[in-house]
Amino acid sequence: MLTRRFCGLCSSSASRRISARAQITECNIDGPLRNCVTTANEARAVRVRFAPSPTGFLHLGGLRTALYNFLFARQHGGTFILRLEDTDRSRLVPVAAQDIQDQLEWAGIPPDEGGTKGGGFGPYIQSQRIGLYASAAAALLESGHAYHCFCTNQRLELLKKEALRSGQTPRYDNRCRSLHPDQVEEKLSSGVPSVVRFRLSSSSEPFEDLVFGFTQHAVGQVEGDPVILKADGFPTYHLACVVDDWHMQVSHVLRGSEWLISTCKHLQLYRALGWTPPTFAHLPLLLNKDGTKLSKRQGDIFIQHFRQQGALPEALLDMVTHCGSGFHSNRVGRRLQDLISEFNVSKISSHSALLDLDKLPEFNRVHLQHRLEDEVLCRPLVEELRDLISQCFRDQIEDQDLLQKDYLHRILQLRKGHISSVKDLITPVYLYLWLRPSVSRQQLEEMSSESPEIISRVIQVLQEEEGDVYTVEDLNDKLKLVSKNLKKTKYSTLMKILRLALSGQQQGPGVGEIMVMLGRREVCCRLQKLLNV
Ligand SMILES: Nc1ncnc2c1ncn2[C@@H]1O[C@H](COP(=O)(O)OP(=O)(O)OP(=O)(O)O)[C@@H](O)[C@H]1O
Repeated sequence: MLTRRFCGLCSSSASRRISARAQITECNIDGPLRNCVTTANEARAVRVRFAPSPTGFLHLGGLRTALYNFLFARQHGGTFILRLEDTDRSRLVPVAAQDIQDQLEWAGIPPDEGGTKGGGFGPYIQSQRIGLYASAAAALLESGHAYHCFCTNQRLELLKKEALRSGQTPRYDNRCRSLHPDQVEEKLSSGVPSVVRFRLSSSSEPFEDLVFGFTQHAVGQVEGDPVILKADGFPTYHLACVVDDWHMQVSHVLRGSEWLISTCKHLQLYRALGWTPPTFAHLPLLLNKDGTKLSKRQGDIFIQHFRQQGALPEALLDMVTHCGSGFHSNRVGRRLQDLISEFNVSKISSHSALLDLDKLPEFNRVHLQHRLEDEVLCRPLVEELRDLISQCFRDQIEDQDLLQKDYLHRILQLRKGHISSVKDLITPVYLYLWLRPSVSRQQLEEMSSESPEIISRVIQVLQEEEGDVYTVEDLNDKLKLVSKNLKKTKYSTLMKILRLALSGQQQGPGVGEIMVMLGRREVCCRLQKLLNV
């Protein structure tokens, strides 16, 4: 078995010859061009494509495959293409094409070519490229590599049933291969419906996959000849992807590993058409916890679903790469730039990975913190919070100052590292930040008869210290001093009284933090109200 692996940029036979002459048994696949024996001139321009079918919305599995293509293109100064494979007309979902483009934009990995971007190799939608597939099929018919098949669905069903009954894998028996040209002509001219099938060779077509290494599969020995052009004139995936990858000058095909076996078929097509194939890298799949492949039939893994829930794009990208491979090390908090610089095709393992969605809040928390620490990125979060608060509590807010940017900014800064999403701040535990709690004086007196005195003293301390910096440490020191002068109330009880008075809750952030978040004026106002009732 051949174990030598190439970086994928020197996989042409010319550069392999150079490798052999230089007695290099393995090129350094740890890095981009500079580490490879291939010189810049010999290397092909890197062109990769993400080619989803618009039969459903973009999901996390598709996003990861798109991301790996994007990272590979960015690392090698290449082009990232989006091509929509809409040849399965029966499964088309009308808004899916738009959704795929929107979600890639939102995730920060928009295509350089394709979709609304356009480019010099378009159209980038397969249904608009029918002529190219028809001429490729015609060329294959002409050279004898393909043939018309007139078998009815009924016959194919029967073949399938018989195979299953005898415990065999169903396969087409290649019957129409042996039709005489006159018979073919006669059927075609009398309008008998037909498809075009590719004549599989019984030999295997070995290739070096950048992830799976040396691969070969004598597909012709186990499968019947595949349909390449359907009766409606649309191509099947096999023909369409080969034709498009060649016409679009795709240098590297990075796609899900479910296509690994089909690649042997595709290589036979390349050979029959006289075209040089691209380099292949089959990517491990993202799996659900039950081991099934993430699929468009599951609504809860769509990107738009996470987006609506408040997920940050960088958190999703970080998470889908974290539960996979392709990096020297795994750490939470990688941003797109880090992913680009740390990505390494040779580190992609061939094992599929389980997606653990329970980890998303943690990824989001870390990336939200990054954004909050950046002045520019923090601004829209303040706006988002203001909109949320206005929508949820507009009529109930007693103090409109709570909608001021300074206040919202302070809350976000003090809660960063604790919240996973801005939306967390409108959950009941943070209600006190926007609405004054309804706490009675009696509730406080049940905790300590000294409650009124405590509240007066705290108000006094806060008013005396008008000019001081209002920090958690400072406040804690002052509250300790207040407690020292009390006869019946311990420091811990004093804190409980203040927590209840200010937030209406028995648990939550530290009392000092609550006071800093609310601000001196609001704290005094809430405490004063309790003395007045
Ligand atoms: N779970 C997954 N993990 C990694 N890559 C995936 C996953 N699902 C799809 N892909 C890859 O994303 C690309 C686009 O996939 P496609 O649009 O065909 O979605 P799909 O989910 O495979 O579709 P369906 O399951 O509906 O046939 C392909 O290269 C495919 O291999």
